[in-house]
Amino acid sequence: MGSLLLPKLLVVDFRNEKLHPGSSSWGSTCNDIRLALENHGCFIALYDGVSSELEESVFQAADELFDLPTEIKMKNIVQKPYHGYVGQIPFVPLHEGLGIDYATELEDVQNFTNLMWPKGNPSFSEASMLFSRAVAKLEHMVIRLLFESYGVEKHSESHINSTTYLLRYLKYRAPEMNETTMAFPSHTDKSFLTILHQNQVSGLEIRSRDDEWISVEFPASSFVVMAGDACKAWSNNRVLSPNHKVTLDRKGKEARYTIALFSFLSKMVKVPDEFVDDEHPLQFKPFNHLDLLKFYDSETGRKSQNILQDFCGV
Ligand SMILES: O=C(O)CCC(=O)C(=O)O
Ligand SMILES: [Fe+2]
Repeated sequence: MGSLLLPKLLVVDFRNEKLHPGSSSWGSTCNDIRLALENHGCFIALYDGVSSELEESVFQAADELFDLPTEIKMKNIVQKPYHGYVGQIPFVPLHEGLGIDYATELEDVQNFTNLMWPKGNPSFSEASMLFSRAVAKLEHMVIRLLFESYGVEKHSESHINSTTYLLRYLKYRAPEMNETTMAFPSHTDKSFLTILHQNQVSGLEIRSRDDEWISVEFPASSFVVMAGDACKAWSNNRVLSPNHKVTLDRKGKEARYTIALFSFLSKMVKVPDEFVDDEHPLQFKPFNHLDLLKFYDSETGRKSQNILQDFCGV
């Protein structure tokens, strides 16, 4: 059995490399993943491509990063919107985040590390890059499964070859008495896919198609795979890019850490011809992925209630 349907979110077992094209569970998992992404916009992946040692190193790396003085962290300035340092925001007081663009590339990771630690921090670079590469492998597998499920597998290799990865270290400190428990406001991701890994502190909630908020409990060594707006557009509106938010427990004492890998396309995001017919007219024009982020960063984009429709709707 490759997957089982829990009452709320689908859990897919990617462990032991059991799941590969041609394996007995591949076909059924294709189907399950498509349904999960269409119905909830996300599922939980059990994945052992990140060893327990690497997991420990990456959370250690997160601790070291957030312990740096704010003025150092603020040097994480990236031209692309929402890629660099976020923090010190009065209405989101619990949250802080930093981002490494092209996180599967050694040189880009080292540049980030040298900015934060001018004397170097090789263990930080190594943990960040190995984690990004391992999670990117999971992303590739999800892309292959999803594309095959829609019968567009011929596009999966060129898609994977045009994907870049943003690694974000995210921290939510425990709320103090009388402080808000809203740690990250409701939003949809602008990525193609997002893969989240958290420490032992839960808090992620996802809004289902029928507007029910689902609290996500990640089992140990699990990852949440979530569709972003670019995937929704690519699928001609079949996949849901769910609204989600982070709410912390008022009584919680520990900080929540999330390590998130966001995938972006360096080629145009375009609905495959296979998705368009008389019953399913084209809903979105092809677009440059970075332009979607820029639009979201504009006043019109931020106010939009339906960002894809307003940005690239036919
Ligand atoms: O911390 C989390 O679980 C969610 C983070 C998130 O939604 C984001 O960074 O876009
Ligand atoms: Fe998000």
